[in-house]
Amino acid sequence: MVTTTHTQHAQNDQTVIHVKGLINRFGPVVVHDDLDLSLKRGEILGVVGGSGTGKSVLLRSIVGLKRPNGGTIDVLGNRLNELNNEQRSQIERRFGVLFQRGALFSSLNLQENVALPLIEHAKLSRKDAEYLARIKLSLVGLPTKAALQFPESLSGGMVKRAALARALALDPDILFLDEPTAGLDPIGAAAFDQLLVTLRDALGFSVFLVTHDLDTLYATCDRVAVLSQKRVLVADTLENVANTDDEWVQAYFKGPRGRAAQYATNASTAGLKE
Ligand SMILES: Nc1ncnc2c1ncn2[C@@H]1O[C@H](COP(=O)(O)OP(=O)(O)OP(=O)(O)O)[C@@H](O)[C@H]1O
Repeated sequence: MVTTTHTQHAQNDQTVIHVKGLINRFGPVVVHDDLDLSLKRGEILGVVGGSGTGKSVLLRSIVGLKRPNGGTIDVLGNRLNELNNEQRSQIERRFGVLFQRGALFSSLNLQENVALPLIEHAKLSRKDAEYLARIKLSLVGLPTKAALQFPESLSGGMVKRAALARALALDPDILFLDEPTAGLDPIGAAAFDQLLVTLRDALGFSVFLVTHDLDTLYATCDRVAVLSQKRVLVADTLENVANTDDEWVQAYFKGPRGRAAQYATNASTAGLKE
């Protein structure tokens, strides 16, 4: 049985992920070299960086899909590389993961898609799992009738919501999102951002969010980590990160799109928007 509090690797109650000295390689290609990063309980951490800087590989290392070449990853007080398979799968059950192309099963309707992890991991009967699945689907704002619809008949925004419902099926402690608003129109993306913050506030999970979407960063993130040169260049509040003296950071945050996203946030905060 995995204990998730007070093991020798617990950093403190406020840290749910602690990555230290991470090394990842693919053959001769070094992706991460001595990378450190923490995720605090209840926060939404945005992970940004240029294309190919290793954001997805970092996510995959933490959720157990890529074995690191070095360093340590402590999750919920457990050092991942010291766990046996049973302990590891117990920890992984406390994750909800929404991949960029983490499509739903096209042959299953939405309620069957969301019920699947409840049947597989929580060992619920199909009837109970589908009942709970319908609750999860309404939690993410989908209408009741959507439960019996198939993914191909839905808009991109509805599919993302359903995928989020599936990621939330087992009431995760940590939600991992890889480009959740990619492919959504700006209104759909903004609605998804709002939903994420509302659910985090209500349910209290922590979020590891890989994104390129500046609007999402401004709308949702408590802190932002910038990946650059194989490690985390800076992890701090948006304001502090945006003022970091780095070429990529300046181009990203102070370019036209960054300024527009910041303006929209300021306007929203000042009550100038609805
Ligand atoms: N399975 C793999 N085999 C070989 N190389 C890989 C593999 N997965 C990732 N890489 C390499 O690792 C590097 C980091 O990839 P990753 O997908 O994490 O980047 P990213 O920061 O998420 O990029 P993007 O923003 O474009 O999605 C890239 O050079 C990529 O080619």
